[in-house]
Amino acid sequence: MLLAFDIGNTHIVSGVLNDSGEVLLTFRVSSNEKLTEDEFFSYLRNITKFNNIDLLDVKGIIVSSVVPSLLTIFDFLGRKYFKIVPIVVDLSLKLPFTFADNLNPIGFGADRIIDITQALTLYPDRNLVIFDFGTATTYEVLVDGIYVGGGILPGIEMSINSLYGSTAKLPKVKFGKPDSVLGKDTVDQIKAGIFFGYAGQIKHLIKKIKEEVDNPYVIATGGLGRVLSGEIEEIDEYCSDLSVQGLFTIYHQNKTLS
Ligand SMILES: Nc1ncnc2c1ncn2[C@@H]1O[C@H](COP(=O)(O)OP(=O)(O)OP(=O)(O)O)[C@@H](O)[C@H]1O
Ligand SMILES: CC(C)(CO)[C@@H](O)C(=O)NCCC(=O)O
Ligand SMILES: [K+]
Repeated sequence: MLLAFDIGNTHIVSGVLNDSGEVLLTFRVSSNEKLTEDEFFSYLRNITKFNNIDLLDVKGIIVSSVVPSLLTIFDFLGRKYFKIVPIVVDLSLKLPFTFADNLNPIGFGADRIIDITQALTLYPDRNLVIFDFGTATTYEVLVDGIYVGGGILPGIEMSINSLYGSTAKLPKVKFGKPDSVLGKDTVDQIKAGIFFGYAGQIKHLIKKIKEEVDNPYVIATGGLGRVLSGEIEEIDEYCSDLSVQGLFTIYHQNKTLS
């Protein structure tokens, strides 16, 4: 059994997978920079126990983080409670892709490495575009298995929060598909602007990518991406567990190195 942790700026997504890569359980904890390894272990123990998962079966741990301070906590957690030194996702690992020569991969996010790895594992023979709708929205573009570039834009929730946070009168709204682009009150109008505006941004990005890349397969992941993907016919597939499955793939390609 493998424990896989994807530490993002908003949530830590934990996955428990069996040896065939089946996802037995996922759960989400807020990315609180003050979290300790002991606090996290108590979440982990409670939630696995509730789901009848025996932590004594854990044989490996892999961690990816875009929050440096939280990475240390999971290293401590592995050593203290499991006597395992976790594999940490970074560009020094064995990965199924390389970067184009004109690209500077220094500082490239570990969450993006996972998305790319899993998308290529699922579709090794396709040119690929991967959108991840997390705290920030990112996209990655692969041509013949080579990373040729990508982009970063404000996330959906971040866009909603910036309206609310930068004005005196605008409320916080819940992301979702409104009935009409013609909002009838303030809340409706924010919903319409965010939903259709965000969908439009993504459609335009895909159009621009397709001007440069031959017949790519377009994948989306990330919580709020599901509703959005329904609106964007250019997105071929929504994969909810892309990151947890990607962590499994990377673990098995690198476990002998740890
Ligand atoms: N399974 C789910 N069903 C419904 N909504 C979800 C689900 N998972 C996540 N969400 C919603 O989508 C949002 C984005 O989730 P996601 O895990 O992709 O990114 P995040 O946690 O916001 O960002 P990061 O990965 O950068 O921490 C969450 O804040 C949550 O509101
Ligand atoms: C872009 C985010 C915030 C998306 O989670 C993360 O991947 C990150 O902090 N990346 C570092 C910069 C980069 O990926 O180029
Ligand atoms: K994410």
